[in-house]
Amino acid sequence: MKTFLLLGLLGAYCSALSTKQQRRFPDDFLIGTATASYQIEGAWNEDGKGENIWDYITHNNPTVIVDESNGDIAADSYHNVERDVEMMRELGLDVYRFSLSWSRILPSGFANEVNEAGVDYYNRLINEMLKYNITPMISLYHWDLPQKLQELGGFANPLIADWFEDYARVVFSKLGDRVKLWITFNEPREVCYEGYGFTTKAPILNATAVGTYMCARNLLLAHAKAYYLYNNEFKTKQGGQCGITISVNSFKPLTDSEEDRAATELKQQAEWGIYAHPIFSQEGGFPKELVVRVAEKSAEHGYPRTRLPQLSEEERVLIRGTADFFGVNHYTGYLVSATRHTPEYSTVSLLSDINVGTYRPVEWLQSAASWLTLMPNSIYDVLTHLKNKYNDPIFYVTENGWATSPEIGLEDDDRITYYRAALESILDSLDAGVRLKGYMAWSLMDNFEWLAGYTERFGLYEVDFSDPARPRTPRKSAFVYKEILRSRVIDHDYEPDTAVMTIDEGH
Ligand SMILES: C[C@H]1O[C@@H](Oc2ccc([N+](=O)[O-])cc2)[C@H](O)[C@@H](O)[C@H]1O
Repeated sequence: MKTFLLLGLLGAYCSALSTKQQRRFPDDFLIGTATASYQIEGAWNEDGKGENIWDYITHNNPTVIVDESNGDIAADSYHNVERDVEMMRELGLDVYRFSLSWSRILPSGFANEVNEAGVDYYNRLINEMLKYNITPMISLYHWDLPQKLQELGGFANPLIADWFEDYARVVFSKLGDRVKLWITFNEPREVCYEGYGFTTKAPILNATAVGTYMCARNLLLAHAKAYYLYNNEFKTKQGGQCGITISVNSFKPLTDSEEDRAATELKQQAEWGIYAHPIFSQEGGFPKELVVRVAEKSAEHGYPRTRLPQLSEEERVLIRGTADFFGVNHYTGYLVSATRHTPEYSTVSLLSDINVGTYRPVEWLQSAASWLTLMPNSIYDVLTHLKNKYNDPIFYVTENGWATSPEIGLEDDDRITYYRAALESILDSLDAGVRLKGYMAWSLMDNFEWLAGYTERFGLYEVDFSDPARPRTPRKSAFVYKEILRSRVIDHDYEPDTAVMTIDEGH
C-alpha cells in the first residue's frame, strides 16, 4: 500500500514537473535584451557629440574606475549597427531596449542645437531593427547627462525638468514615428542615491544628507513633464506608450518579528518606493513612513527643516499616474533586519536615515559582481508584491542579468542557471496574473560596467576589448537564450551545439 502511495506521489510530482517544463511564453510576450548608450556606443567625441558626465569623470578622475578604463570606445556600437542587429537576429529577439545619449543628440544638453549626425545613428539602428521586426524600446536617460547641464547643477537644479522636456520633444519628433515604447528614466535610485548621495555613479557628488532627496523630487517632475508631453502632443498621432524603469530588489524580513517586517517596509520605501509611490500609488506623494523618518532624522541632526523636499499638492497630483507601464530592473534580493545593522554611519544619508541591516545567505549562488547573488524566485516576489501594492499595473522586466569574470570566457554555465531560474519565475508571475508584457536580459553584449569598468561581464555575447574591431562571440548562454526564444519554453536539459551561430528563418 505504502509503495503504491509513494509511486503515485512520484508520478504526480513528475507530471507536475513536466507540465512546468512545458509552460510556454505567450506568443505576444516580448523577449529581448537591453543595453545603454555610454556602456556600448563609444565614439565619445565623434560627429559632434558633446561631453557627458561619464566622459568627464573617466577622463578627469580615472582612478574611480576599478581598471581605470572608460567608455571612449566601449563595444564601439556606434560603428557596428549591422553587427549589433545581426546578433539580435541570431538570437531571434522580439525586442531590443537601448538608450539614447542625450549629448550625442543635443551636444550642450540644450535643445537650441540638434546634432543631426547623432540622430542619424539612432535612425540607422532603428531602421535596421525594424527591417527584421525587432521592436525598439528606448530609454531617454540611462545615466549619461550632458556635462554642461551637470555644471548647472544637474538633477539638483529644478530646471532639469524643463531641459528634459525639451530633449524629449526633439526625440519624440525625430524617432516617434517608428518607436512605440518609451522609458523616461532608467533607475532613479541609481541616479539620485548613487550619483548625488554617494560615490558609486557619476557625478559622484556625495552630497549625502540632502542630494539624494533633491534629485528624487526633480527627477520625478522631469519624468512627469516628459510623460505629459508625449500624452498631449504625440500619443494620438504616434500611438506609443511611455513609462519609467525603477530598480526593484526583493527584500524579505530576516525573521518573522514585527521589527524586521517594519524594517523591510522602510527599506523598500527608501530603495524604490520613493520613486514608485508618487507615480503608481493611488494617493501619490512620497511614502508616508519615509517622510516621517527623514523628518525625524533631520531634526535629530540639527537640520531646521526636513531634508526630503515636500511635493506641493499640485505636484503630487501632477506626478501621480504618469506611466503607461512599470519597467522593473531586477537582479537580486536581500533579507532585512531591524537590529543586526552597522551601528554607526560616518555621515548622514539615506542609509543612516533608515538604519537597517541587509543579509544574503551563503547558499545563494554568487556572481562576479559582489552585489549580485541568485535569490530564489525573487522576480516572482517582486512582481506580485508590486502588482498588489500598486493596483495591477502593466509591467516590463527591462533588465535582469548575471555577471561573470572576464576569465570565464564563453562557458558561462552560472549565467544559464540564473536565466533559467529567472525565466521560470517570470512564468510563475504570468500564472499568478501579473500583467507582464516582456522580459529583457542584461545584456546583449559585454560592455563598460560603470565603476567596475571591464572587470565584470554581463553579455550573452563576449566582446574582445583588446581588439580594435571589438569582435563579438556568442557565449553558451546565447545559444540557450536563442533556444528559449525559438521554442518559447524552458528546457532545463537542453545542451546547445555551440559550434555555429546561425540566423533562423523569419529573422
Ligand atoms: C548591470 C546593470 O545594472 C543596472 O543597475 C543596477 C543597479 C542596482 C542594482 N541592484 O541590484 O541594486 C542592480 C542593477 C544598470 O541599469 C545597467 O546599466 C547595468 O550596469
